[in-house]
Amino acid sequence: SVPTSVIRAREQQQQQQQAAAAAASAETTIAEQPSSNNDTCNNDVENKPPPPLLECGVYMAPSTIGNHSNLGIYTGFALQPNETIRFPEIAIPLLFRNFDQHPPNSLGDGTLWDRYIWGAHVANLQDPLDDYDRTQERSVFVPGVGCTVNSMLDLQNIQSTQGSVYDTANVPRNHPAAGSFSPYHSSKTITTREIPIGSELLANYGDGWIPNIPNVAVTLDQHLDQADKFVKHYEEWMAKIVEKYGETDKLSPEMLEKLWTMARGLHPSRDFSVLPPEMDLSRFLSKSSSTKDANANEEFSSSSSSPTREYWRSQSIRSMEWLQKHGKCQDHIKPGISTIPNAGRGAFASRDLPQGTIVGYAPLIHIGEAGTDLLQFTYHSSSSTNKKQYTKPELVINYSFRHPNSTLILTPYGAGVNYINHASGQRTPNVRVQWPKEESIAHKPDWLQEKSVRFLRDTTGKIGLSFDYVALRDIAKDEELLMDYGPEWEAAWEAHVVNHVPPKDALTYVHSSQYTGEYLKTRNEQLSDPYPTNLHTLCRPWFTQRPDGTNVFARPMRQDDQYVTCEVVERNPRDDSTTYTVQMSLGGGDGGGSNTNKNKVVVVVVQGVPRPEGIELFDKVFSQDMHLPQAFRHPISIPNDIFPEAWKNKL
Ligand SMILES: C[S@@+](CC[C@H](N)C(=O)[O-])C[C@H]1O[C@@H](n2cnc3c(N)ncnc32)[C@H](O)[C@@H]1O
Repeated sequence: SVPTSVIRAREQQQQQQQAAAAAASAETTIAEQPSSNNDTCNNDVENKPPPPLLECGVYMAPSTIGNHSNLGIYTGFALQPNETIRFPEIAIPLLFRNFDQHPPNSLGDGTLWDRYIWGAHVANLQDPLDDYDRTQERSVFVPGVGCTVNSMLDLQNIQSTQGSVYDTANVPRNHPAAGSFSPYHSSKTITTREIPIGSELLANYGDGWIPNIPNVAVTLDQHLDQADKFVKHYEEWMAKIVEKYGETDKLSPEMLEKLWTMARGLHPSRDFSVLPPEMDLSRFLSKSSSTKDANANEEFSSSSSSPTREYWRSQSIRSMEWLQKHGKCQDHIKPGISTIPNAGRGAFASRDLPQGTIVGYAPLIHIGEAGTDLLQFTYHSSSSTNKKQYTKPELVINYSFRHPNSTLILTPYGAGVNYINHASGQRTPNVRVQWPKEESIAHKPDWLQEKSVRFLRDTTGKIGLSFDYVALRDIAKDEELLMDYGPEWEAAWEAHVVNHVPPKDALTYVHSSQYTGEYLKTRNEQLSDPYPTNLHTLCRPWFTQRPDGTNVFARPMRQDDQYVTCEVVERNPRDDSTTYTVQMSLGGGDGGGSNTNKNKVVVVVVQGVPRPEGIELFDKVFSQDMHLPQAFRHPISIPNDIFPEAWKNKL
């Protein structure tokens, strides 16, 4: 529940927003009427007057921390600490690559993906590379804030991608839809401090990689401190000049600006790239000229203890007018269970969305030619035998776009858009994708007209294509948004439903999150009453010996995701808790901490009901629905009427 103070603050903001919207709307009508059709898109929405500006709580817009960062996420409301940003997001597991390792088989094509990937642990995916060696971490794709947010040290105001919830939206394992969508959702972004309206939302995901990016201000703490020292020296020097010559009109704001630019130029090294490009030095001016200058630059004052940090902080807040002009709304769409039976989750209108509204916006991660190889995953029977079982496309392909006559694959990362389900025929679509009309930091119209798939293959460092998702008619609040995935998708889906053969374990399978057994079973109990075949127990291999010679799990438990196979050999119920005796084999992985422990069987005693820490019931690797050989895979079709001829590189 939201405190009343927040509601009141929001009411005030709404009034501010409406006033700003009215102002910006007037501006839009005069200055930004969509120009004549300059792409191949042609639909009914095209020639209608622009829809009214709507309220918006989350914007995607160019980042304040520099062009290298591409886009950022901003709040359209002032936020209190510990609020959840609208709306929690989907998390799509990526099998094709381990975290931090771009697959070598693409020769660079698809490297763009490297920027939009998290380690699987952030979304709490219970899907390791194999049971025992978790030093190699899988990746996860979290579109929306999770993908867009930039990181900047102590300007952090949110924590994004906070775990996720597993559930398959009641689609049973024997249904043709099982495994065709991600079961991980509700990945939250939480505010860590009070955030003023218009602020860029910034995380802190460790900035060690920043010095490796060309042309980027290096924002590590040490560089900010160093820049502060420089600013302080400069101010002392200025103070001396003023002391010597007295307040004088000769020192004009323009001259101060030039002097500062010159001083900055004395330190061209990247270590000084965080020096503020402009500084308020108005206090060094005579009274008459300082008033003007102070008003012009009141948001940044160098009297703070860290002028450099204060400068960057002041840069991270934008006006509502700026956001409405340069931003694309990201909270017109909220997730929910689809109205289409067994289609998983869907996208719903969070407010009334008049015809022509851009209900969603998504930059597109492109793979030019290597997509079919790159997004293909081979399942092996076990890490020890490594026998190839089957190969199938990644789940993320179901969320990606393709044209039947092209190798190009485009994956959208806007908030909520990945939840939009398919409709055609009687259930008519109310949304379609089109190329944005204006050039922006993440959309280059010349890519549509002059560039080839080969160019896209070789352009691995930046996004240059985006989709606007446009309302084809008025959509009421809470209505499900649907788009036409195209005839290829529909034919593939229909064939899949007709030919589907349910998996053999469909009736015995229980995902660990749905397992209701109160206690963990002993080895003997399992002989007559086994767990479902997809479940097994794994233990943390960290323990200490007590004076009486028994082992107990070490506290605090190390959170390094190492596990070994283990079994409960004994369970003793007591009044207040239960004692488990667990036998683990340290030979299964690198557990136990030292090589001398390898292959040693250790008995650990642990207390706790019903699932004591240290021993956990896990799904076996690749047992979830999405890994079923028969799980549906097919990309969404890019409508032919917007697909450039030059990109058709395939018959
Ligand atoms: C882009 S995702 C849409 C979001 C998805 N429903 C989810 O829960 O994440 C595409 C997948 O949604 C499902 N889907 C979408 N439209 C559908 C429809 N009309 N009928 C059945 N399944 C549908 C299919 O599993 C498809 O592969």
